[in-house]
Amino acid sequence: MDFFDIRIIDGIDIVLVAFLMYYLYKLVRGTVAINIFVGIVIIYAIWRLTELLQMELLSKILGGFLGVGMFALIVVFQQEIRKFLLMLGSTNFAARKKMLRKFNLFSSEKENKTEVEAILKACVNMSKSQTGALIVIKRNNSLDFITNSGDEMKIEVNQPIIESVFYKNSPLHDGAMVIEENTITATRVILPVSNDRRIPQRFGLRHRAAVGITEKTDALCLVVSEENGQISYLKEGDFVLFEHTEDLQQQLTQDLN
Ligand SMILES: Nc1ncnc2c1ncn2[C@@H]1O[C@H](COP(=O)(O)OP(=O)(O)OP(=O)(O)O)[C@@H](O)[C@H]1O
Repeated sequence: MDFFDIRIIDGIDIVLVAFLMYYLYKLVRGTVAINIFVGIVIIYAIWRLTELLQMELLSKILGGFLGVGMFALIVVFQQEIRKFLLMLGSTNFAARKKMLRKFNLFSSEKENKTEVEAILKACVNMSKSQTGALIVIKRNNSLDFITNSGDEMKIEVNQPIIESVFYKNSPLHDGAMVIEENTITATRVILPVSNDRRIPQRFGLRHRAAVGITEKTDALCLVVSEENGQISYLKEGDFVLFEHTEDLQQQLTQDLN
């Protein structure tokens, strides 16, 4: 019986489809895209029904609508497709970079490790004084499209500088700070705000902006709440839970390597 004749390649096929579905789910969960998808499925079902019932006019209209469906899908899901390709590309790039590093092929290149400890010490102090802060740390994806919105600078990361930037009366305290390879490259940056409806109401624009940038790129984000001094760590559009600052330091260091 041909049906039960499953080859290894079929197994690989199924695993790859499962991966694809998982990534698609990760992209659309909590967004309006899932509602749009349900809408498309409903239109498709109605179209099939009108065909069955031979309702010619309606079935022609719906058929015509679904005929251009592919283009409509690209337009509607533009953000999700972009994120998916970005996710795919950066994962491979990160893996390649790690492998090259393993084989010491980057030895001539001076590595500029981000001083996680200095950043976190600044966050802890700002948390104690309830000073609001929003810090974006670049990984593989370029952040040029956001740094342009703020004031560009080039200062090596250090704790007092971070604290003084976010100091309430500082002219630079508004917006986000961007750190790229241990250098503060911009302040007062405006980030894209996420419209994910799963974000609890108590989180305002600062937290939504942190979700937004970590959704769109592979950057990492630290937020200090002005309201309650709480430090949040965000990665891939999600809040990463941690108990103590030491755990956060370990996690951040690991995510940066
Ligand atoms: N899109 C954005 N990009 C960068 N910074 C932003 C953005 N939106 C808001 N902020 C920063 O967040 C600050 C506070 O916003 P808001 O009070 O809405 O945030 P929040 O999430 O409630 O944070 P907090 O707990 O600190 O009050 C703003 O003054 C601004 O500096």
